[in-house]
Amino acid sequence: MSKTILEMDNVTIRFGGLTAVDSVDMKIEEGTIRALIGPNGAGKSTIFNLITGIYPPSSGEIRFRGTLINGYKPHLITELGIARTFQNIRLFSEMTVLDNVKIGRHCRTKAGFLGALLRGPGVKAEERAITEESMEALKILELDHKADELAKNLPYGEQRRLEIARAMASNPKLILLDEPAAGMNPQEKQTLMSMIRKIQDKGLTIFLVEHDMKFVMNLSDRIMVLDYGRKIAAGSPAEIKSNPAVIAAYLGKEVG
Ligand SMILES: Nc1ncnc2c1ncn2[C@@H]1O[C@H](COP(=O)(O)OP(=O)(O)OP(=O)(O)O)[C@@H](O)[C@H]1O
Repeated sequence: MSKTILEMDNVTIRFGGLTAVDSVDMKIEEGTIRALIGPNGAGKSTIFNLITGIYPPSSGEIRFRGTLINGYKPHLITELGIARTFQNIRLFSEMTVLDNVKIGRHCRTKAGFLGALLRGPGVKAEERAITEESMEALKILELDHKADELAKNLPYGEQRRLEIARAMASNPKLILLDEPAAGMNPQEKQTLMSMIRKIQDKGLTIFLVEHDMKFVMNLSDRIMVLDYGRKIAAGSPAEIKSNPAVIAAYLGKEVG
């Protein structure tokens, strides 16, 4: 039987008078690819912010592998095994590709980020392990041959992949990707899709927000649709494509 990795139960968040996420229920099964779609302002990024501890929900429960994580601080949630990328690129452009990934890895080490900067004597063995694991993450995203280049010198599509490698380096069980294909050309999207499948093959669960319907329909096992903070549909790509509420939310535009 499939195991639930992430569960939202009746989750609501209000910002003043605005209910950005309204009574949302969701279950994601381990090892699957789930997409979250919806028009602009539907509450998609807010759901990611709730799961990663940026905001506590106003009400409802969020469980990760059975643990109630409501109100946990973001670094604790990372330690539990949830990593994310952001809509806009957040790389250290003057640092190397490898160092950008190592920063993602340090959040799980005893020495931590400060220790890594100070490079105390006890840090060396840990540092070596971090380099190896970071190179593994780069390999999955096919960026290992660019480890020593400065991040700013990578083409756009590779910079976005580097962000995923950095998220992978914290050794997550669940990875949240916020518009991973945004700004990519069709070839870059195709490459990204095969890499996300490779990440899934490693046993990870993927939850992504994406506006590119073709990308979402091709990649996802299941899709949840939000509109004005409410879940209006959930199902397989085929079910979502033909769902009247979804078509209406997209103002009659063809979905997929
Ligand atoms: N910190 C905040 N304070 C006040 N309102 C917020 C805050 N964060 C989000 N909102 C509001 O909540 C609603 C949902 O925003 P959110 O960014 O989650 O939408 P989205 O579906 O990710 O949109 P997009 O596709 O444009 O990124 C919007 O009306 C937004 O203005």
